[in-house]
Amino acid sequence: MSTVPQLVVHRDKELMAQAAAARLITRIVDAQASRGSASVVLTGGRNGNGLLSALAAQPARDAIDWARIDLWWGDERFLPSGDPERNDTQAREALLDAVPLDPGRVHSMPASDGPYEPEAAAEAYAAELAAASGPEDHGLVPSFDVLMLGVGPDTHVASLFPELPGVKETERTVVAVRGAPKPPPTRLSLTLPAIRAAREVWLLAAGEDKAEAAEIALSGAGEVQAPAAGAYGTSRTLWLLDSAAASKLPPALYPPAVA
Ligand SMILES: O=C(O)[C@H](O)[C@@H](O)[C@H](O)[C@H](O)COP(=O)(O)O
Repeated sequence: MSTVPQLVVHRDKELMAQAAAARLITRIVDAQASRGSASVVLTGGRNGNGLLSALAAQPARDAIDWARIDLWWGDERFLPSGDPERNDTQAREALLDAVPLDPGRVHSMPASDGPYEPEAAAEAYAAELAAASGPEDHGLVPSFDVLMLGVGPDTHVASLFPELPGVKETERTVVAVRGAPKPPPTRLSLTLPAIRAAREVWLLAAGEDKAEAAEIALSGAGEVQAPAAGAYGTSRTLWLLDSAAASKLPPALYPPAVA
């Protein structure tokens, strides 16, 4: 079931990062209060890391019980462990190394210097997701509380790029991506079926370079041509934009006030 996207537009990307970080803190605290733990999927990229850095700087971050949260990734650059270009490396620098997480609940995607080739690495991560999926979940991945996705200028999300095989995958939950137009060329990515298992999907788009992508994805494009259009949650789909990224949205979509 697709959920109609909700839009929140902030003045600029700094405010968007701050406000999204505050929103994430509240969402995690609520999940932990109601179910004893939380499950969040992180995204790479400037907007995703900007949110993590903003969260690290917010005193309210300590309202989160960091020992009771599972962290996953929506995609990863298939590089050696610790490589500065890996999404998990950047997330650790932005936030994760500063909070008392349970290392066993931080689920990095396999690295290229591990035992797997990309396709086997995707299968291994899919197995890890399946092992974490409980009876209350509806498939092969946990019902993530929040799954965050940066939006690329070409409307890609995670490492699902327009017209490439990954966005067309309907069965597997994790795929290897070769020949990605955004370097590095070899990546691992959740697929749309896995993304859609999340309770809430948050799409982050800030900057003028995302204006066309937001307009295309929110104006009825198909998911193969515009992967961001196919990213939605079971209970909520939320686009978090700044004014620049929202500047080309059709008036009917543009929220009445800039938050
Ligand atoms: O591995 C990656 O590069 C990201 O996961 C990717 O999906 C990113 O989120 C978008 O490309 C947006 O990136 P920016 O926020 O830097 O524009």
